[in-house]
Amino acid sequence: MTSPIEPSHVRTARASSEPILELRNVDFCYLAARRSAAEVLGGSRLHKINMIVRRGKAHGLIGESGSGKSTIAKLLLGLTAPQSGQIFFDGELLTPDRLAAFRLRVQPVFQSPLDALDPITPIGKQIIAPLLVNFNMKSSDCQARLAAAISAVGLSGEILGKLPHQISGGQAQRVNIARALILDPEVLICDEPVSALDMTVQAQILNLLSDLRESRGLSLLFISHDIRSVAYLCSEITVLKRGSIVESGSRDEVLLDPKTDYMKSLLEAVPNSGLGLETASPSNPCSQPAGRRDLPAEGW
Ligand SMILES: Nc1ncnc2c1ncn2[C@@H]1O[C@H](COP(=O)(O)OP(=O)(O)OP(=O)(O)O)[C@@H](O)[C@H]1O
Repeated sequence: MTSPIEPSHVRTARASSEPILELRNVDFCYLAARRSAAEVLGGSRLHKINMIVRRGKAHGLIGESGSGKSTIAKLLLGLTAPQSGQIFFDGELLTPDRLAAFRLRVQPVFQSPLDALDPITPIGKQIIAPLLVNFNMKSSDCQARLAAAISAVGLSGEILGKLPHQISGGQAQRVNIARALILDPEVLICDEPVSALDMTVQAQILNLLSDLRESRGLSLLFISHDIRSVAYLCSEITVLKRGSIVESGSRDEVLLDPKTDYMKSLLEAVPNSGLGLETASPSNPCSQPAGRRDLPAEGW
């Protein structure tokens, strides 16, 4: 049985840069957490969020802890609904009847790769689980897609019979990405996908995400506290502060010409005071984490 999803090679041929995911005037607050108006205003509310993730592009979302980044990720994964405003996917309003199909096309990658895996199920079974659950496929019919998914993330077949405690954090994050890719999604929502990894592995996963974006036409929402990672991967950036967008634009606009004191202070807090925007090279380790390739030319 084959899935009804449009294959990625067809999608890459379609025009890129058009909006694939869009939040329009979205308001959200955690009602259960709302003990007083002051607390809502103090941070657990998203206010009039307008944001576009474009087809085939990586969009960075940054902001201090508690500013609402993960809440936006939950909205964009269809895990929670806005109190007001609208979410559009591929040009269509996201309505409850479209949610099931939407969830196949937009997949998450979370922060703690080992926590995201079942400790007692072999890796191979975990990667194909979305096919078994969503398309009622037999395990034997998933093998070609399993092989393609692990190859896409740079893993070999040896890992398939292992349990999560037998693999490294970097391998575990590749497994999570393979599990997301097995459904051939159009968007990955990556919520701090490298922050639990050491620097060298961070660079490898960033390069992998960059390659997947390029080769499969994947769109990425990349949430991170690490502005250098965002500078490396993303062509557009949105900056959140206490539930409101304070800046958004191209990478150059936001990082080289910040308009707000808040964004300036985030940039000043970057270690080594360097984003490597003009000088990045593998031989300049201060400008980017070890192993990261030169910044892509696109958009510069
Ligand atoms: N399930 C929840 N119930 C109530 N309040 C919540 C819930 N999840 C998050 N919040 C609150 O909403 C606000 C935004 O949280 P969110 O996790 O979206 O921020 P964040 O920018 O992702 O933070 P971090 O960078 O620390 O992960 C915070 O004040 C948080 O305490």
